[in-house]
Amino acid sequence: MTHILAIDQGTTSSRAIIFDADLHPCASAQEEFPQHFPRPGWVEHDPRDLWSSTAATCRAAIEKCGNPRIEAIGITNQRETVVIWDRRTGKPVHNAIVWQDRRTAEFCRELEAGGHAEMITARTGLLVDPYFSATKVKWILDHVEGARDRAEAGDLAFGTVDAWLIWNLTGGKVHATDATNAARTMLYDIHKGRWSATICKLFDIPMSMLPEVRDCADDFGTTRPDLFGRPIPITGVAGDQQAATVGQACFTPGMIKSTYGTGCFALLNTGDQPVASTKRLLTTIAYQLDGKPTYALEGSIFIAGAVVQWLRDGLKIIRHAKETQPLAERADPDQQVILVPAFTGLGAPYWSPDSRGAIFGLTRNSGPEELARAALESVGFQTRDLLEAMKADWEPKGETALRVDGGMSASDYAMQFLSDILGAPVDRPAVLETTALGAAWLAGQGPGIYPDQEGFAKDWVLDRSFAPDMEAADRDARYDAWLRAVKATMSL
Ligand SMILES: Nc1ncnc2c1ncn2[C@@H]1O[C@H](COP(=O)(O)OP(=O)(O)O)[C@@H](O)[C@H]1O
Ligand SMILES: O=P(O)(O)OC[C@H](O)CO
Repeated sequence: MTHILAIDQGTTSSRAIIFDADLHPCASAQEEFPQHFPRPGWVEHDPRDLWSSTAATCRAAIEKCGNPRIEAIGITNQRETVVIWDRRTGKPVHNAIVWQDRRTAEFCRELEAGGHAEMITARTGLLVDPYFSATKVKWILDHVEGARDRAEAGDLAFGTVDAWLIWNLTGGKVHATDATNAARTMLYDIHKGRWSATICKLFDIPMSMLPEVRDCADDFGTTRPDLFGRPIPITGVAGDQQAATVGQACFTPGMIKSTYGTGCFALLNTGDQPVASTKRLLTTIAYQLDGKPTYALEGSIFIAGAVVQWLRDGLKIIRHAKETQPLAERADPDQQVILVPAFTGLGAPYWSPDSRGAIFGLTRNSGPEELARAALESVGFQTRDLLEAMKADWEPKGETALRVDGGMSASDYAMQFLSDILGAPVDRPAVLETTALGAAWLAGQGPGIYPDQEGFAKDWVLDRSFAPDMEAADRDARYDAWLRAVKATMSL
């Protein structure tokens, strides 16, 4: 029977999931790898860990599945993270600088002060922020001895994690990325569909370092024969949030998905037109098929499930994430405790890197129950912020439900509150591994193993739909209180 291997290389772990011909997951393996924090605000991965954990989980998943015939591989990955390696030896010249890393914040402020932000946003759809790859590439070229000379001589290659994995999977034969990952580098012109020479020049980044940009369903070469017993074609690639958009079958303009992992990333399909945001959302590529990009507006929240981890590891008031549900249900309905989880600043639409978290409305009776409820609710409030911003940029036509996925979407309490505070339905699919599902579908639909877009969209299976159950006046008053809490947090 035909199988597809999906690689999901994330920020804290690498995962491999094997899907059968009906797109059902049949085996998976996961491996965490070390996080390096050399200085406050710096986050690095060893690129060799990213590769070895990926190769190990692929082998483990294949074995668990009974060594099936793998027809194709799909790759999805943490986005923006930068790897630079030597083309001859395949050795990285520095640790990978991770998307969360803030070391280039000062340089970003200089770019803004120098009046470059508008030009960069117009071409890339992104805001000037250390989050994206470009300033991290420049940092490595500026700080690793001899790196810029070697890059100029054509000896070094840059890639986001997908490109680094493709290079290793193909034994150094292919240096390529896909349009969705390219769109997160802040070096790619999303309108013209090519690397921007102007921005590369501004950052002093030699264009010979850059990977070739391909569609999400395309030929990315075949794996080294010794890796998995025989060469396997790599036929699908997308950044993880874009792969989740595909896995949620958000193929029609106006459809939105929101993924609740450590952070939360909401993407609204805007069709073949890139929409410039007036509310500090990002304009990005949702997927690119047959040379045609489909665009999206994206809102990124840095802390979603991580607030639950904080209850567990910081406050130690729960031992497992799912304990938040019974706790929140016991919270006193008369207390209005609001938690603004700005632990690492606030993302969209505020982009306030220096804000820190705050709790409002505490009384002598406030305890773990009220904090657990406030933590789950904070994710709903933040999502409403994103959707309000999206509404300002995009006229919704009719009502479409928000499709949710990711680990935290398992929380019925959080999803019900989300629906209540949005005043809109929230749909949770049967398969919560939508990121890997999207990568598998991208890899399998080109070779004709999986149905086309329409067929795949029809097969999307609902697990549960949450309908709003809150009075409009109550909803407005609660959201108003949240907005005041955020404002107060930002002025602290
Ligand atoms: N039942 C639950 N209730 C609330 N939060 C949950 C629940 N299950 C998982 N989470 C949260 O979801 C996150 C894990 O989701 P996952 O999609 O695996 O994230 P990532 O890919 O970013 O590591 C964790 O932050 C965890 O706290
Ligand atoms: O690896 P994740 O799931 O935390 O996702 C990271 C995002 O791609 C960052 O933009």
